[in-house]
Amino acid sequence: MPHALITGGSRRLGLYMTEHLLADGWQVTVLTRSSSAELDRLRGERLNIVTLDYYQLDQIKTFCQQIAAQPLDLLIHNASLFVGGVDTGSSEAFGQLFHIHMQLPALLNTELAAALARSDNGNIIHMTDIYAENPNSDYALYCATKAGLENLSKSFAKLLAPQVRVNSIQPGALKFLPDHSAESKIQVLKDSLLPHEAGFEPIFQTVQYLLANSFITGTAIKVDGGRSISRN
Ligand SMILES: NC(=O)C1=CN([C@@H]2O[C@H](COP(=O)(O)OP(=O)(O)OC[C@H]3O[C@@H](n4cnc5c(N)ncnc54)[C@H](OP(=O)(O)O)[C@@H]3O)[C@@H](O)[C@H]2O)C=CC1
Ligand SMILES: Nc1nc2c(c(=O)[nH]1)N=C([C@H](O)[C@@H](O)CO)CN2
Repeated sequence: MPHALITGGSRRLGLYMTEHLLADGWQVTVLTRSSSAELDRLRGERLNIVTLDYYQLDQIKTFCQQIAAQPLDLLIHNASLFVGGVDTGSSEAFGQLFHIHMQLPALLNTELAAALARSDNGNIIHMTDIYAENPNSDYALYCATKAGLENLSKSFAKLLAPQVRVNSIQPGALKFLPDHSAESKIQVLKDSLLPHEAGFEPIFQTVQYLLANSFITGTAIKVDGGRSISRN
């Protein structure tokens, strides 16, 4: 039975991917700051929910030592902090963005590389953003740290080849957050050649594509409805 590790699995895309990997017969380990009712409803013999503080490096390393003893086939870096602005109020916020989007993925990749290399199809997938390449300046530090993650993804592709394939997925507007205004939703959809909220299925389809295609590593796949080349 293949085993996947997903970070940030309590809601939205992380929860969606957890649910669908379980449905496909995977064993799934979910890292979360705190579980949710939706995630708890998936509890069963093939789901391992691990609650920890992403910012406590000793907790992360202890967790990795436990997980590295098992077979591991897929690592998805999904956890993310979505905040706007340049100063985001304090250097603490910038530190959080750096930690979640770069330091945590780099640590997990390093600590779990050997376990993934023992798989006959070891894969790492980083969730980045179309704005990692050409930033939305309203989200300057978020975009900068996602750009850093994009670059880390390529370094790990070089470092872990040929045993482990490493790629990123760059979503466009998948699913708005509750605090999105009606006006901002309209504007976002106007910016996309395919003007609809995609939901999370297109991302899961892309995960399946990356797993199935043994000749893809070191790349980034846009799943954005054409938003990155919008008319405006
Ligand atoms: N939704 C969209 O339209 C787009 C999404 N993406 C990317 O796709 C991925 C999934 O998106 P989505 O599901 O909307 O993401 P969320 O905003 O729901 O965040 C994903 C997970 O990250 C964890 N998280 C949230 N805030 C923090 C924080 N402050 N510190 C640490 N962890 C935190 C949570 O996991 P938990 O609480 O379980 O620990 C959460 O479930 C993300 O990497 C996102 O950047 C990129 C472009 C568009
Ligand atoms: N961690 C997150 N990152 C992003 C989200 C999100 O909800 N969580 N959403 C976007 C979308 O662009 C959305 O805001 C619609 O524009 C980008 N990244």
